Amino acid sequence: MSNYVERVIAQCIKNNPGETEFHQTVEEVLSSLKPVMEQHPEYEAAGLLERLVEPERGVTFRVVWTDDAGKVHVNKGYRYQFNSAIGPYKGGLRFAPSVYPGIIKFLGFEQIFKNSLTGLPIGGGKGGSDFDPNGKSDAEIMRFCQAFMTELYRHIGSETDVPAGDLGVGAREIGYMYGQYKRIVNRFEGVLTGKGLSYGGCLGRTEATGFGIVWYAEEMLKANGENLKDKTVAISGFGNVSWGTAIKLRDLGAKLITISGPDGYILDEAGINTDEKIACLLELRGSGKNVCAPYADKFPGAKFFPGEKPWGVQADLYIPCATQNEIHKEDAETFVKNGVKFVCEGSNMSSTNEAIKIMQEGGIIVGPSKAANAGGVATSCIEMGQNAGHTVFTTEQVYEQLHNIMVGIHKACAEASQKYYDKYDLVAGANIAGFQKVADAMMSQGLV
Ligand SMILES: NC(=O)C1=CN([C@@H]2O[C@H](COP(=O)(O)OP(=O)(O)OC[C@H]3O[C@@H](n4cnc5c(N)ncnc54)[C@H](O)[C@@H]3O)[C@@H](O)[C@H]2O)C=CC1
Ligand SMILES: O=C(O)CCC(=O)C(=O)O
Repeated sequence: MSNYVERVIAQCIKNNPGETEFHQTVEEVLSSLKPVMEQHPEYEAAGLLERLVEPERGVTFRVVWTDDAGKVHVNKGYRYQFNSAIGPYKGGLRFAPSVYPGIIKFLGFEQIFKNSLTGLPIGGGKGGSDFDPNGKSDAEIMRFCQAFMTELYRHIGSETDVPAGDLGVGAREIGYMYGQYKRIVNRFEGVLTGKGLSYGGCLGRTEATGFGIVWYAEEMLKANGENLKDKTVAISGFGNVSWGTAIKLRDLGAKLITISGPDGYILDEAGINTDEKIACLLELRGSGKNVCAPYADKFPGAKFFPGEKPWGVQADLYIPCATQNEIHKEDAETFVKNGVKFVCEGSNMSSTNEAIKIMQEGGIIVGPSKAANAGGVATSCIEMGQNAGHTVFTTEQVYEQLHNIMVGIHKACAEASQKYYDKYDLVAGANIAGFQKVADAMMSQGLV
C-alpha cells in the first residue's frame, strides 16, 4: 500500500514538470498518509490520491492593463479550483512576480487540508498573478485589479468559488476587485472575503490569521507544559500576518524581538510591543517599498541586519510569517544547535521538507502552516456566513469562534498523530486530520 503513495507522488511529479513547490507539498502530505492508506485499501481502489492531486479545474488568463504613462502591460492570471468535496472552492489570490502554476498549485493543494481542518464547509482553491504591486500607484493597482476581475468573474460566485487576499493582496485590492465584480454581474453577494467593513467585511478578519497562529502556538506550548508569558519570539515579515501575530503576542505577554523583509531583519531587544511600533509594520507594508530597514531609523535601539534572516537570534519561539521555504536545511540546523524548542509556521509551507525532518529529528516541536495559519480562512468562512445571512457579527463573536476553531485544530492534529503514529507529531497529524473529512466526502460522492 505504501507503493500506492510512492506511485502517485512519482506520477504527479511527471505530470507537472518543473513545478517544484507543488511537488514538495504533494510529497510532504502524501508521505504522511501512508498509515491511513494501509488501513483503507478502498481509497486506492477509488483512485482517491490520484484525484486529490489533480485540480478539478484550472484557468490561466491574460490580464491587460495600462500604467500611468499609458504604456500597455500584459500579465498572467490564474485560478486553480482544486477540490470542492466539502464546500465551494475557497482560498486567496497572490500578486507577486514569482507567481507561476507551481506556486498556485502548491497553495491550492495545501488549502484543501487547511480548510478541512477548520471544520467548516469550504473546499480548496487558490489564484493570483505574476503582477508586482510594489512601486505601483493606486490608480495602477485599481486598473490591474479591474482587468484581473474582468476575466475571473465568470469562474467564481458565492456558492462556487470565493477568493480572498494573500501575499500582495489586501483590503485595497479586494475592494477594487469587488467593485468590478459587482459592476459586471449586477449582484451584491459574498463572492470575495476580506472585504471592507462598510460593504460586507467581517470584524476581525484582518488580524485573524496572526491571532490564530498565536493561539495555535499557545496550544503547542501548553501541550508541552509551557505558556507564552514572557517568552521571546522571533518572526519574519512585516505584512498582514506578521502584524496580527505581533498584536496577539503582546496581548498574551510574550516579547516579540524581530521582524524582517527581503532587505534583511530588525532586532529590537526592547520588544516590538507599543502601539507605535506595531503600527510601523503597517506603515512599512503600505509604503510599497518592501523593506523593513526604516524601522531602525524610527526606533533608536533597534538594529538592522542587511541581507540576513532572523533565525540565528536566540528566542523561545520562532514564527516565520513571510513566504514559502523561509526555513532551509541550514536554518533548521542552526535551530537544533541553539536548542530551540518551538517553531510555528505562519507563512504557507514556511519550511522545506528537509528542514522539517531536521527540526523534528532534533526534538523541535513544529506547528505546520496548514494548521497554524488556518484562522484566516476560518474567519473568511465566518464572513461568508455573515453575508449569506445578511447579518453582522460582533468582534467578540468572531474572536470566540476563531479561538475555539484554533484550539479544535490543535486537538485534531494531536489526536490524529497519536492514532496513526503513536506520538505528538503535528505535521503528520494535520495532514491526516485534514485528509480524513475530504476523503469521506469524496468516497460518498462517487467517481467525480
Ligand atoms: N493574509 C492571510 O490571511 C493569510 C496569509 N497566509 C500566508 O502568510 C504569508 C504572509 O502573507 P501576508 O502577511 O498576507 O502577506 P503580505 O503581503 O501582507 O506580507 C508579506 C511579507 O513577507 C515579506 N516577503 C515576501 N516575499 C519575501 C521574500 N521572498 N523574502 C523575504 N520576505 C518576503 C514581505 O516583505 C512582507 O513583509 C504568506 O505565505 C501567505 O500565503 C496564510 C494564511 C492566510
Ligand atoms: O481567506 C481566505 O479565503 C484564504 C486565506 C489564504 O489565502 C490562506 O489560507 O492561505
